[in-house]
Amino acid sequence: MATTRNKLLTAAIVRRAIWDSFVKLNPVQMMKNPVMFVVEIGTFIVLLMTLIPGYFGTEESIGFNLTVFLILLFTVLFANFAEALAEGRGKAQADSLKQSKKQITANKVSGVSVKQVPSTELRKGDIVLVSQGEMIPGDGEVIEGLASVDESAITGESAPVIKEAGGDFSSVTGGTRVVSDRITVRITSDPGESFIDRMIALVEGAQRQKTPNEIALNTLLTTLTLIFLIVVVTLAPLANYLNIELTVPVLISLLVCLIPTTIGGLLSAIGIAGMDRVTRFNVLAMSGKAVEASGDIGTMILDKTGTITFGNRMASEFVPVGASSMNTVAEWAAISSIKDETPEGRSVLELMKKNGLAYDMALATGGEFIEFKAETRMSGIDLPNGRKVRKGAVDAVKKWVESQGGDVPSDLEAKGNAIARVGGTPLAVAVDGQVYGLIYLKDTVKPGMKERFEQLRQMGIKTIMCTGDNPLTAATIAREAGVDDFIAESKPEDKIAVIRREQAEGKLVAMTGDGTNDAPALAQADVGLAMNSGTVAAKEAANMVDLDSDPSKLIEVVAIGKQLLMTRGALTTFSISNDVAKYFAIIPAMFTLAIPQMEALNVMKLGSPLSAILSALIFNAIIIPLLIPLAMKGVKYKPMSSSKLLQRNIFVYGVGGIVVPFVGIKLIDLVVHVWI
Ligand SMILES: Nc1ncnc2c1ncn2[C@@H]1O[C@H](COP(=O)(O)OP(=O)(O)OP(=O)(O)O)[C@@H](O)[C@H]1O
Ligand SMILES: [K+]
Ligand SMILES: [Mg+2]
Repeated sequence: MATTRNKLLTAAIVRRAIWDSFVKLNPVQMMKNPVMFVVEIGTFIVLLMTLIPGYFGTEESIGFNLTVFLILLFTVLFANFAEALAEGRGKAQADSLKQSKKQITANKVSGVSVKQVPSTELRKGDIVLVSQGEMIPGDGEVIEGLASVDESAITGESAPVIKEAGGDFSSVTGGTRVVSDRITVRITSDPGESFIDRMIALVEGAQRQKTPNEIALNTLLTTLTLIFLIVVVTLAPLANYLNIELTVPVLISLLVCLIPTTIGGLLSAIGIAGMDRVTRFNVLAMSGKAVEASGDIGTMILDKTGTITFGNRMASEFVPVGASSMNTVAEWAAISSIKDETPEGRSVLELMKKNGLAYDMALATGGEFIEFKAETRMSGIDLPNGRKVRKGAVDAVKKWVESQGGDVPSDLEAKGNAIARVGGTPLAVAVDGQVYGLIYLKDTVKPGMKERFEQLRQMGIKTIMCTGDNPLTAATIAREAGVDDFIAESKPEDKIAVIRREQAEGKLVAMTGDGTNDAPALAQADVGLAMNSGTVAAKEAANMVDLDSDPSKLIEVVAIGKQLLMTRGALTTFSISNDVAKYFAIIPAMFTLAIPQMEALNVMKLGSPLSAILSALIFNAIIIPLLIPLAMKGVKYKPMSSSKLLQRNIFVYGVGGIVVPFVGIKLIDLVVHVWI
């Protein structure tokens, strides 16, 4: 994947697309696109009239008919080419992904022994050992150990990432390689359902379904086609009655010029290219619907730690309260963290080491570890001697101490607030009924956040930071980062509540997350972007996965979604106004053909009626490949409100759609007129 990702188009992709343009002529496939299917039927009729003129037409117009046939054929081929080209990159990616899906041998743990089995025999729940240099045989979760893993096969990123048991960095992907140490992995997917399998199906477009927006637009285009078909069919007897002879190829030309072939030919390419743009950004969208929804997002929910801040929240200071000393706080902080595998917990022990502080490890032997939970916002240990040690959010610890009948030192709040006011996270340390002091966890806001949130505001998107942290820290970080709103001390279910509240106001909501805690909210959001580094639960609940695990990428995903919607809107506007313009070239020409006195209608001063028809038809065909780059790259997007954007685009593409064909048809006519 890494090799093909950077190149937009290769000669191989173009060659394959040309071949596929012919394969796609198969009527069974064409039927999915009613506008182009009508063109294909027209092409076939004109072909019959050219091949068997004695039966279907007249000998004299054979040259004209042949020309019409060729232009129509190319119209269909161009539309097929647009779609094939858009699919091409995904197919190339799928090929290189399939190569990384080689059969490998896994070290499966069964009871006390380890057996070598082919990776294809692994099932959900199996336990495998993976050592340095070995390929991870399937998707899973690290249940023991820590290793650095080269994930370039799926992410294209060569720097190894750390995977470890417990916490939010435990998921591993089959086909990636352990570069150091050894891990024990519990397999989480059955054969054929792995992440790489899903990724192949996605980029290949095998599962591509039309989005609700696409279906609606398709219905509109089909209706327009049907209306014009009725108009043209009723035109024939009318003309006959008036003694105007209109041949079938002329009527078919008229029909093809009037129906929305431009957007009909480019519609699916626009959708595929939008998904591809997201993939190129290293984000896997599980559906086109997810990409589209991101273009209409009204509210974005972000968490603080790790999204807005760097998230490697490190203990940087021990602060005693009441009559306690720095050493006492430090010691209890360390004991509460002995088995705390979170980055925060480990950073406490690191700070001890750095400051040369000692603690009695033996005290904890045989104790019962109390794991950190977002619900309790505390972690700690129940010692064998009956003492309970806790650290956690100040208000949580305060409540806990009070419930033990203890007292809270009067300076706890002020000292905690001082840490929070500068954006730090204070953790209170307590044993039974006594609070000893605080741990100052430091974190920093990522650079450039303010500018990015400003951009979002210009797009009309409201940002809400949801954090488990206290209101003061939250307010400081929110101000520093420039988010619109924040919710502090939020538990996982609060995130769902916020999402539901915004959705009830009719807004589409996006959120990022990586933890198992985030999974329900990721599922509830219209756009849920999970981090690839995150847990399996989060990735399964989300409808997008960021392979680079950069939560702030949600901002770019929104821009890509908007670009997709805008491109579709712009090209639809362009296509329909285009067809109106063609009307002016082709209708006068048709009537002049029968009644030469009607030459006055020839406002465009085209060479002859026949050259006018052919020129309009040629323009109608070549506008499709000319617009392929725009369909694939998307129209330029500058952050501004949706209504302003809509006005601007209607103007540019609506007026452009009328002017361009006049100029184009006139120029083509200058050439065509010479030939006939
Ligand atoms: N290992 C830990 N032990 C004890 N308390 C902790 C630990 N980690 C975090 N806390 C406390 O629990 C609170 C909630 O943590 P949680 O991870 O739910 O949210 P957060 O990381 O602060 O915010 P965000 O939702 O933005 O990531 C933290 O603000 C902190 O006070
Ligand atoms: K058309
Ligand atoms: Mg967190």
